[in-house]
Amino acid sequence: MRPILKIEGLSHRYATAWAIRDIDFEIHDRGITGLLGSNGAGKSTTMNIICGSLNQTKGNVLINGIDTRKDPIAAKREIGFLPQNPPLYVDLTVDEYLSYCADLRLMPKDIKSKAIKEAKERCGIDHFSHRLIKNLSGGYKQRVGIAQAIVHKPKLVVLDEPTNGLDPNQIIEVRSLIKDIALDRAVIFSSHILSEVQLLCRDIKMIENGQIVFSDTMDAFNNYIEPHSLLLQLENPPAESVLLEIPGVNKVEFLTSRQVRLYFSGDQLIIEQVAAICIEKGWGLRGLNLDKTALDEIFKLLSNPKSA
Ligand SMILES: Nc1ncnc2c1ncn2[C@@H]1O[C@H](COP(=O)(O)OP(=O)(O)OP(=O)(O)O)[C@@H](O)[C@H]1O
Repeated sequence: MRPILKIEGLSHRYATAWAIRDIDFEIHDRGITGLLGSNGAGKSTTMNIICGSLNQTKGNVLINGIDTRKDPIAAKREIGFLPQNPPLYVDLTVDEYLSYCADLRLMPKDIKSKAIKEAKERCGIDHFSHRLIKNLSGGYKQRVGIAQAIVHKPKLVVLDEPTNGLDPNQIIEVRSLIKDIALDRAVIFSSHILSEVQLLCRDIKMIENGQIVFSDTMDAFNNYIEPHSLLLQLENPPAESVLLEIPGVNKVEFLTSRQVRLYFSGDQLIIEQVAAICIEKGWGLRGLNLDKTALDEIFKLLSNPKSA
C-alpha cells in the first residue's frame, strides 16, 4: 500500500544552523501519529515542510506519492494543516472564513457549501456560523482552525501543537475532536507533552535536536520507558537490608526517614508483592507509586542510548 506520507532524507538549515537532519519516515493509514519533542527540537520545521509552507534544504516529501516540490498544488489537495499560530482572519465570520479556505483549496463550487457544513458539524461550530471569529473563545477558535484543515477532506491532517494555550476543558474537547477526525484519515499531531501523546496517539515519532530518536508504536514506546523504580511511603520502615530481601529488588535508596525508592528488575507485578509484604510485616504502608521517568531523561536516553 502506498504511504500517505513519505519523508526521505529531510534536512533544513536556517541561516547557519541545521534545524533538522536526515529525517525519514512513512505514515500509512488512518489514526494519529504523535511528533513528540522538546521546544526547538524541530517539530514545526518538519511540519511546515510537509505542508509546503517552508522549502526544505534537502530531501523529499511525498504526499500520497506526489512530490511536494514537483507538484505542490496536487500534493496540497491531500493535506490539511493547522500551524502553531492558526491562520485565522478574525474579522470574518466562521462561514466567510471557511468559504475562503475552501476556495484556496480549489474546491468545486457545487460541493463547497456541503463540505463547509460537514466540517462545521464535525468540529461542533455549526451554531457559530455567523459569528465573527474574533468573538469566539480560544477553544472555538482552535475548532475553526481544525475545520479549515479538514474542509477539503484531505487524506492527511497536520496539527502543530493544537492544544497549546487552551484551558483544561478546551484541551479535553480539542483532543476528542482530534480523535474523531482521525477515524477516517491520517493525523500527525505535535506536542512537547508526553502524557498527551500517550493519550492520543497510536504511533510516536520522537524528535530531538532535529533528528528522529524513536519511531514505533505507542505500546513499544511505553515498554521502552517502563519505570524500574517505585516510591514507597512507610510509617515504620525496616532497615535497608530487610527491603533488599524482597525478591526482585536490587537497590534501596532512603529519600527521607519515611520515603524510600526501590529499584527493581523484571515486570511491574512486583508492586503487588511489595504492597503485600508491607502490609504483612506491618510497615505502615501510606503510599506506593511507580516512579515516572521524566521527559528530559527519556530524551537523554534516546539521544544517547549507549549512556543508558
Ligand atoms: N526562522 C528561523 N530562523 C532561524 N532559526 C529558526 C527559525 N525557525 C526555527 N529556528 C530554529 O530551528 C530549530 C527548530 O525549531 P522548530 O520551531 O522547528 O522547533 P519546535 O520543535 O517546533 O519547537 P517549539 O515547540 O518551540 O515550536 C530551533 O533551534 C529554532 O530556534
